[in-house]
Amino acid sequence: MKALIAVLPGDGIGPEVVGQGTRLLRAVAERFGHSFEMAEVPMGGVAIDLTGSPLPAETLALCQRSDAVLLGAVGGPKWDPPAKVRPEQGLLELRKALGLYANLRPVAPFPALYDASSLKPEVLRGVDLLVVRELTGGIYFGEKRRDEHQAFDACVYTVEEVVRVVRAAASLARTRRKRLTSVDKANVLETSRLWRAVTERVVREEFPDVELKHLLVDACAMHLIKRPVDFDVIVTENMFGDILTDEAAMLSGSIGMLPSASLGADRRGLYEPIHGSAPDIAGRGVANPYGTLLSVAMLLRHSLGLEQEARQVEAAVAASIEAGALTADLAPSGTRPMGTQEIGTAVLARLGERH
Ligand SMILES: NC(=O)C1=CN([C@@H]2O[C@H](COP(=O)(O)OP(=O)(O)OC[C@H]3O[C@@H](n4cnc5c(N)ncnc54)[C@H](O)[C@@H]3O)[C@@H](O)[C@H]2O)C=CC1
Ligand SMILES: CC(C)CC(=O)C(=O)O
Ligand SMILES: [Mg+2]
Repeated sequence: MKALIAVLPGDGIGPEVVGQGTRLLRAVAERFGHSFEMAEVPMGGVAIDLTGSPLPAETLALCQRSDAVLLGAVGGPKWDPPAKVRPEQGLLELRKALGLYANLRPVAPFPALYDASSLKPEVLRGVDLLVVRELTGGIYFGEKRRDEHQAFDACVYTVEEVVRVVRAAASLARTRRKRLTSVDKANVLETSRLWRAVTERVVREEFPDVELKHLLVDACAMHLIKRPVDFDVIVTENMFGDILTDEAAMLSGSIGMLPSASLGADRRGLYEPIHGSAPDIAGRGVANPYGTLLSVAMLLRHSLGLEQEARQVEAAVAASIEAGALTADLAPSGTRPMGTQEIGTAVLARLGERH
């Protein structure tokens, strides 16, 4: 098949991990007979430096006419406050402009990495959960104000915004173990009370075969560590999903492991690891690229409809991890950690093998 893929490396370790992602996409195209055109454009801090805007018009236009977007990460100390324009704002605008309201973040720890997690193997065994994070509403997108005395961030959700993400999450639960946990703070927040009521109604009326439970976000943070195997699909609002998935990443041993797919009404999606630009390790070639490589698998599956190729990528990643191809964030002490590029090579070597 032919596809146009917009590539937005961004800042910090973004270019390092995305470099392995595009290498993998080229290998998939070659081995499985596809034609992927990849167009790289500036986004985030590098785009501010080049154009004054974190999301230049040409970058957005390319994303809008692409079949999929692959992104690294944006941000870094160079653009931290008091800078007026922030790289992260460009990412929020991109998600909004593309209508990507459902952010899928799967967490399925690899057995070979149980030792890299601080949790016990018996807690991790069998964990396979999916967080569906609402991505274009809530406090990140509400009105913001600040003067010398106070600051204000509004959290707003409409019924329609809740309905569409709950439908997406419940539909996904249907393809899995049919268990949905909705996470909110309905004991305190009005937006959460709306969220809970709408979720109840949508699931009861449209997904009677899906079992729905509600959890308060603080308790959910605890249960994710105590009994992660009990979760199937979690649906939650923007900020709660952002925070809970950084926590859940530690089940897999490192934040560098988790991929994500941001989806909307059509097939075009944005794919990125869940981590940030990691300025503390940027430029050293040591960043873990697995979250990006697994995001490539999600891109192949959700935007290009290439399920077999997606599985091949996931199998190649699993085989590499099994063989001990690990970066410094995961490698056991006393073993030599591999660099970002070496991991990419290890995965390519296993692509297309019978697994
Ligand atoms: N989607 C995006 O573009 C995101 C951007 N950010 C931005 O990134 C910048 C740094 O944010 P932090 O809070 O430090 O979060 P971060 O996720 O960049 O880093 C947190 C810690 O995890 C480590 N880490 C992250 N990714 C890794 C990888 N692939 N391999 C090995 N170690 C990895 C880092 O070295 C650091 O110690 C900030 O400007 C923030 O706004 C943060 C989260 C998401
Ligand atoms: C700009 C931020 C909301 C990025 C982030 O932390 C995320 O999407 O995980
Ligand atoms: Mg985050």
